[in-house]
Amino acid sequence: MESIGTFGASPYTIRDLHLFRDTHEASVAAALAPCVINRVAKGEQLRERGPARLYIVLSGSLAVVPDTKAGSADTFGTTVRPGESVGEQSVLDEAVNRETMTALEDCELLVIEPDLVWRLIDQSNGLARNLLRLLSFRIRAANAQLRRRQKLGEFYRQLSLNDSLTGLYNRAWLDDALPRLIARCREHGNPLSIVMVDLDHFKKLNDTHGHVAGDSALCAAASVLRDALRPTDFAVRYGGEEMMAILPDAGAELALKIAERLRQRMREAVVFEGMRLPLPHITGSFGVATLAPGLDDRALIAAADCALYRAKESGRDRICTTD
Ligand SMILES: Nc1nc2c(ncn2[C@@H]2O[C@H](COP(=O)(O)OP(=O)(O)OP(=O)(O)O)[C@@H](O)[C@H]2O)c(=O)[nH]1
Repeated sequence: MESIGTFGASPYTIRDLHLFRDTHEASVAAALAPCVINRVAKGEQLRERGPARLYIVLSGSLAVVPDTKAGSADTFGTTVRPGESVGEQSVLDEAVNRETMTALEDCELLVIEPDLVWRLIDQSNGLARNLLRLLSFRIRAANAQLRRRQKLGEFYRQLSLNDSLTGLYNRAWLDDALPRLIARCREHGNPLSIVMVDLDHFKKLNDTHGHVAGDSALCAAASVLRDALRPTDFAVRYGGEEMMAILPDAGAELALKIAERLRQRMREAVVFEGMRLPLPHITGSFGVATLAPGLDDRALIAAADCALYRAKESGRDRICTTD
């Protein structure tokens, strides 16, 4: 960066500077006349030393990236073009300007020291109004960006908690949610049951009809769970062909009824491979466990798994409970 003269000796006029629109040109021009103009080569970074200063781009353009360490909402930054300014906020709150400013092409920058900015604000209502408008615009833009990021963050959070094939909740969701659901039921003295489901002879289905057909069968089983449960229940893909229904407020008797409903509907589900021929019907084996004193989420799952194992052992397409 090199100094190439002053504003007063340059061909630029007050009308070229957005911040000074509708101000008293002659007095502003006189005040800005001694201000230095710096030339910044393409790719060069501006480094602030000492108190923050106001820069106005006279020619070229500047990429401004906020301080990412400060948790700024806008890490992509903005491009500052001729007539536009940068650094006004740091001047106003007397903070060090931590933005990274890089010349996107050869630039000429007008540098205004903070003392002069304050003096001009005192003198000119027009400048104060323009500054307020600019800051208000920046706040709105930052808020809009923040909202976009929050939405995006929520979208990715949802994505990370759902199984991409079936759309059911995944294991990560379960690990987080089940302990909390258990705690809530305990707090209110309500029961909670889980039903573990494992599709029968699924390897054979895959081997005979292919993995695409296997995937369709998994989606059909997931739909059975989703459609048969109450809105307050949860359906989870626990692992490969293993799924789980979480039934808050359901005791052992009700859970058994729900498991029976799921078993029936699983048998009735029609699986299509790519909308062509229907595949053989699927069945599932079910293990039901109900929360008991001293059981945590892991122990509850282990109990349901144990019951499921017995359902498999005793012939599949059936339900076993923990007792
Ligand atoms: N198509 C498909 N297959 C999967 C997926 N995840 C797991 N599998 C398959 O599921 C099959 C599970 O096989 P096994 O654990 O032997 O169980 P099974 O054949 O269902 O036998 P039983 O459970 O004893 O009735 C394996 O062949 C896995 O490859 C998946 O996302 N898509």
